[in-house]
Amino acid sequence: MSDLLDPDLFGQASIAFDLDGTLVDTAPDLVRALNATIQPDGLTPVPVDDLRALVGRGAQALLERAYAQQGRVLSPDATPDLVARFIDIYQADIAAHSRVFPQVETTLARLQRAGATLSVCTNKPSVLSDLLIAEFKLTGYFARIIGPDRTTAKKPAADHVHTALGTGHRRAAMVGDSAPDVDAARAARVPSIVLSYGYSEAPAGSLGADRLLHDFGDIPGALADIWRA
Ligand SMILES: O=C(O)COP(=O)(O)O
Ligand SMILES: [Mg+2]
Repeated sequence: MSDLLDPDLFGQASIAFDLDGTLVDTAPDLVRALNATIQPDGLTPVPVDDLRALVGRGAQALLERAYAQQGRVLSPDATPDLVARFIDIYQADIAAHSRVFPQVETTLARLQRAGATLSVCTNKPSVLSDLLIAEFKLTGYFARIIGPDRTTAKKPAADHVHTALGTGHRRAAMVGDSAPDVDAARAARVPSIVLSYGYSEAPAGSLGADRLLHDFGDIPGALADIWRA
C-alpha cells in the first residue's frame, strides 16, 4: 500500500471522527468511573461488556441508562450532582487503561499529510475529550475538537457534524461506531463509515453506514471509493 494519498482527493476534504469506540478504546476507564459513581447509590457494578449499550449519547445518558438497566430511575434533581461526580472521577485518571485503537495514529498522519482537515465530533463533554486526546498526544492532528457543549445540537443532530467539519471543503465524511454517528451524518448529508470494533448497541452492520470497516487503516481506501463513486 502506497503511503501517499491523492492530494487532489484528500487535500480538499474534511473528515470528522467520533472519539469513544472509534479513535480510543475508553471502555475500561469509563466503566471504572461509572461504577465508582453509582455504587455508593446502591447499584451493582456494570460489567465492561455491558458498556457498549450505554455509551454514545453523552455522560448524562450513560448514567441514566445504567440506572435504567437496574430498574432504577435517576431523578432529575440528583442528575447534575451525579454527572459532576462521574466527570470528576473519570477526569482524575482518564487514560489509565484506555488505548488508542490500532492504526489510528498512522492513518491520521497519512490523511493529514495529504492535506485533509481532521476534526473530532463527540458526545463526550469537551473538557474530557480535550484531556483524553492530549493524553495520547493526538491533539495536533485535529483542527477542532467538538464536544456536545461546543455546538448547538449534539449527535444525532446535523449541526454537530457541520460544526466539526467547518466550511470550505469539497468532500466530507463522518467516521464513527454507533447510531448517533450514522444518523448525524445522514442528517448532515455526509457519507459515513462505521468501525465494527466500537460500542454500538445495535450490530454495526445494521446502522446503515456507507461502509463498515474492521480496521481503521482501511479508512483512506474506503473514502477514496466513496468520493470517486
Ligand atoms: O461519551 C459518550 O457517550 C459518547 O462519546 P462518542 O460520541 O465519542 O462515542
Ligand atoms: Mg462512539
